[in-house]
Order: sequence, then C-alpha cells, then structure tokens
Amino acid sequence: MEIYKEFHFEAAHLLPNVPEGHKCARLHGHSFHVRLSVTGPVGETSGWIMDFGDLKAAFKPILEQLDHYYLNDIDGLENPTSENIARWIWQQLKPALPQLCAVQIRETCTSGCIYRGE
Ligand SMILES: Nc1nc2c(c(=O)[nH]1)N=C([C@H](O)[C@H](O)COP(=O)(O)OP(=O)(O)OP(=O)(O)O)CN2
Ligand SMILES: [Zn+2]
Repeated sequence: MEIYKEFHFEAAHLLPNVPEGHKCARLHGHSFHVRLSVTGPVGETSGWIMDFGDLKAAFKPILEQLDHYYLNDIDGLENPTSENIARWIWQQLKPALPQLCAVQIRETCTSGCIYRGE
C-alpha cells in the first residue's frame, strides 16, 4: 500500500538551457505542488504505514530550502526543471525516509512530473 502527503511552495526560477526566445528563459514564479508517496506494510496495531505527521516533519527542512527562494541559486538546482526538482527532493529526502517511493511535482495546473528513483 502507499500513502501520500501534499505540500506547496512558492518560488521563482528560470530555465537557463532552453532555446533562445523560449518563455521559460525569463524569470517567473510558480506555486509548486509536491506530492510525496511512501510505501510499506500497514502496522497491525497502528493501522498505518507511517504517521502523516512524521512524513511532514521529514520534509520540513527541505521545504524550507525551497519556499520563497530563487531556485536557480540552490546547489543542484541550477537548471530547475520539474524533473530536476523532483530528483533533487528525492536525493535530499530518501536517506531520512527510506520508504519514499515517489516524488510528484506540479508547477502549473497542467504540467508536472513523477520521479520514482533511478
Ligand atoms: N519537461 C519540462 N518542460 C517544461 C518545464 C519543465 O520543468 N519540464 N518547465 C517549463 C516552464 O517552467 C513553464 O513555466 C511551465 O510550462 P508550461 O506547461 O508550458 O506552462 P503554461 O502555463 O504555458 O502551460 P499551459 O499549456 O498554458 O497550461 C516549460 N516546459
Ligand atoms: Zn516555470
């Protein structure tokens, strides 16, 4: 079984490697949406895979590095596409949260990606 918790952060970025004239070369911002999924057995007594609160606590220090920042300034996010943000979050979070099985990013209402590790 899987559970998930959703988060939001506001941030600015530009994409430095897009073709000349591409709109994403210009500085702009998004209300990024993050969905973190974890997998594991459901505890017989607890009735849960893990406490949603523990998931929130594990992500908090990472979220604080993203919220209201210029993403391109963050080490490892010099090209902050949805794909690279999802992978970056995975790399930051997976050691502390081995049950992590997916990081989903949505940067607009219609665009996003899902990363499940390499
Ligand atoms: N594969 C990717 N393509 C694009 C990314 C990305 O991270 N990965 N990012 C962007 C831009 O950041 C852009 O802000 C979002 O793109 P887009 O979906 O085109 O945004 P729109 O609001 O214009 O989308 P609508 O089609 O109007 O819904 C671009 N590409
Ligand atoms: Zn963008």
